[in-house]
Order: sequence, then C-alpha cells, then structure tokens
Amino acid sequence: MRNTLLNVVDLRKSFGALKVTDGINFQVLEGEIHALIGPNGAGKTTLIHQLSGNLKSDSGSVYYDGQDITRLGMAERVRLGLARSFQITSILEGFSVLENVAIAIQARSGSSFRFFKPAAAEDELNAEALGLLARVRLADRAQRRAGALSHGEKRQLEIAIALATGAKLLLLDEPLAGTGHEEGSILIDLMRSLRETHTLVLIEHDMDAVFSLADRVSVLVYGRVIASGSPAAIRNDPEVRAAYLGEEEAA
Ligand SMILES: Nc1ncnc2c1ncn2[C@@H]1O[C@H](COP(=O)(O)OP(=O)(O)OP(=O)(O)O)[C@@H](O)[C@H]1O
Repeated sequence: MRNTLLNVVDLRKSFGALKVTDGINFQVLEGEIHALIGPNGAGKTTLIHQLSGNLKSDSGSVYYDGQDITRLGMAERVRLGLARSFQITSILEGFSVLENVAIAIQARSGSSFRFFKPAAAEDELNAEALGLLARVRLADRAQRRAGALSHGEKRQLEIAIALATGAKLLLLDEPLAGTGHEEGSILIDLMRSLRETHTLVLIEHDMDAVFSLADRVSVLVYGRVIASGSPAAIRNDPEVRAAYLGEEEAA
C-alpha cells in the first residue's frame, strides 16, 4: 500500500457569500500524478492556493505526510517539502537560467554553502543547479537570459525552481496552458519522469494530457470533489460525465 502523502479533509473557503471550496475531501498518494479537473470556476485554483498555504482556509484540515499543516504558512510548507510551481512572473528574467535555479537552491540551503571556500561553493551550487536543469531538459539553456526563454521553457524552469526548493510534492496550476504541441509534449514527458522521485498534483484542462499522464483524477464541481479514481474509472463515471465530461465532449 502506498503512503497517503496529502490528506484533505472538509476544506472550505468562501469569498463573501460565494462558497468556492465547499467541503473538499481527497487524498494524494506518494509517487502518483494526481490531476484535478472540473469546469471553470469550480474552485481548483483556490484549492491549490489553500494547499500551498498562499490562502488561509476558513475550516477543514490539510495533513501532509501525517502532519497537520492547516495552520502553517507557505514558507513552512515549502520547508516540509510541499511547493507550488511558481507563476512565470516569479522567474527573474534578467538573470541567467542557471542563476535562477542557483538562487532557489541557495534560498533553501541558507548558509550551508558558507562552509566551502567561495569559489568551491559556487562550483558546488552551479553543479547542483545544472543537474536540476538537466532533469527539466534545459541544460543547454543554462547560460541564456531567463527572459529570452520560450513560454514552454519558462514552465520547465519553474519546475526546476520548485525542485530546487527540495520539494517532494509539487503543485502545478495548468502546466500546459499556452504551450504548443511540441512544448506540451516535452512538459508531459518531464512530468512523467518526475514521478520516479516526486508526487505531482496538477490542475489541467487538456483532457488528453490528463488521461494519458495521471495515475488518479479528482473531479471538482461547485467546490466539491464528486469523484476520485483512475482515469478509466473517471471517464466512465456517470455522475462525472453528466457534470463535466459529457459537457466537454459536446462542446
Ligand atoms: N480572491 C477572490 N475574491 C473573490 N472571488 C474569488 C477570488 N478568487 C476566486 N474567486 C472566485 O471563486 C470562483 C472559483 O475560482 P477558481 O479560480 O478557484 O476556479 P477554477 O476552478 O480554478 O477555475 P478555472 O478553471 O477557470 O481556472 C470563481 O467564481 C472566482 O471568481
């Protein structure tokens, strides 16, 4: 049996009278790719913000690796290993691709690099950053200015930055949005390769990608998870088809 890495219990958030997440229950297992799908406005992004600690929940609980993290802020959650892949705006466009990753590693490591002589510390840092860039298939862009990357490459860099935080569980909000076919398939391959070492929770509207990539899928409708299961089970679930997939296919 796989370990439950994330357990979400009756999580709620309202904006004024609007109940955006309205009693969310679902579990993420260690080492899986878990996709959150649902119609526009279902509360997916709000839920990701509640999981990352960016947004305070009104009630309910979030357990990460058995620990109650409901009241922890974003930085504390990142330290425990739960990180949201940052928006493109958080990439430092004027710095090189390598520097962007090195800065994230340094932020994680605090002062641990000061035990090296400055030049050795820099070598050590750059070697680790290059290793992460290789994992996200950006090693050949290391010296390029981050602002000059294509849209898809920026998403790869964001994933490298999230990995640099030491994250075990990555929250990805629409990783494929705005990417072309070729960029999309690089990102899909990359996410698949991360499964060996990481757990991924992603919001995605591209159903072909979701059904080929995800181990399990949860469907959010009006702020509630109406079903969680394998892609095949979700595709054939009558309630899901009526509430969401049927509507997508008809569109
Ligand atoms: N800060 C906020 N203040 C007020 N309303 C908000 C806020 N954030 C989100 N909402 C509302 O909550 C609802 C759900 O938004 P959310 O972005 O979580 O949905 P979503 O499922 O991610 O949608 P999409 O698929 O379109 O991205 C929307 O009606 C949105 O307008």
